[in-house]
This record gives sequence, structure tokens and C-alpha cells, in this order.
Amino acid sequence: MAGLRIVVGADDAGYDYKEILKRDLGADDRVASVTDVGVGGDEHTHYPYVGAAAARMVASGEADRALLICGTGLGVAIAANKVPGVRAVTAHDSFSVERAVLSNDAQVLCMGQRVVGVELARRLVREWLGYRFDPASPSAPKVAAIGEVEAGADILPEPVGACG
Ligand SMILES: O=C[C@H](O)[C@H](O)COP(=O)(O)O
Repeated sequence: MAGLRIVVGADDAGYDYKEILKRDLGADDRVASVTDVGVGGDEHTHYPYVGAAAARMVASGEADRALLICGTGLGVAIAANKVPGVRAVTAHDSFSVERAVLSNDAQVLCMGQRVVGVELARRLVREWLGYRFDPASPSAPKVAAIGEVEAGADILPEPVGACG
């Protein structure tokens, strides 16, 4: 399985975790490359800029995934989701991290440095690296429907019995 190209980013509130997680990613043989879009230790930025910068790299195909940290993991996710084609989630538990990839084909995982302990964050990132979305899974049509909504399509609700 090809190694993942990962972009990491954080605002000031997520800088410490971003550095720790970046180091972990760099030492993991499932990771082909790690690109850091900031912030640097002596820099300041608002979370939408790093969230969007990382998401654009995913949308353009320069990166396979992004890992974004802010105070809560919420702002960077909202910003990343504004980039067409990007599915960003905030997750601080094992099941959500699994389903983010296997159900939602989310390419962007966001966490909050003020929310989750660092050792749990490190463990969740290790788990995250092990999941790959299966395009033949029953979840694939639902992910495709997200793209249709993004493209502006009106999608009528399916009958309840047809929802898988
Ligand atoms: O979602 C936003 C983040 O938590 C950010 O790091 C802090 O934002 P605030 O300073 O506006 O609360």
C-alpha cells in the first residue's frame, strides 16, 4: 500500500500538538511525506487560513490527507470544508476516527488541543493512518451524494426503506 502524503496545520492554539503529531507522522512508515503549512513557532495566524491552505493541497491532489489542530478542532474543520471536494471532520474518539474514513471518506481529520489529551490524540492519529476508504463499499453512494449537494444539485430524500 502506497504511503500517505500528509499535510499538517494549526493555529497558535494547536501549535504544540501539531509539532508532536508531525514528529509521529514523520516516524511512521505508512507515511510517505509530511508537509507543514504552519503556523511556525514564532508566527501567528487565524485558523481559517491554515485550514484552507491544507485543504487546498488535498483538493489539488498534492496531499492525500490533512491533519489540522486548533483549540477545539472545529474552526479548522469548518474552514477546510469550504474548499470544494474536501470532507473534514472533527473527531476525538476511536470510533469516529474510523467512521470518518470508512463511512465518509473524509480526507481531513481535525482535533482540538484544548479538548483531547495528547496521548489520546497520538493514538487516534496512529489508528487513522490504518484506515482506507473502500470505493466499492455501501458508503460510497452516500459520499458521492455529498459531492452532488456541493455541486448544487437538488436531491430528493430517498424513501426510508432505501437508505442503507
Ligand atoms: O475553532 C476555533 C479554535 O478553537 C481556535 O483555536 C480558537 O478560536 P477563538 O480564539 O476564536 O476562540
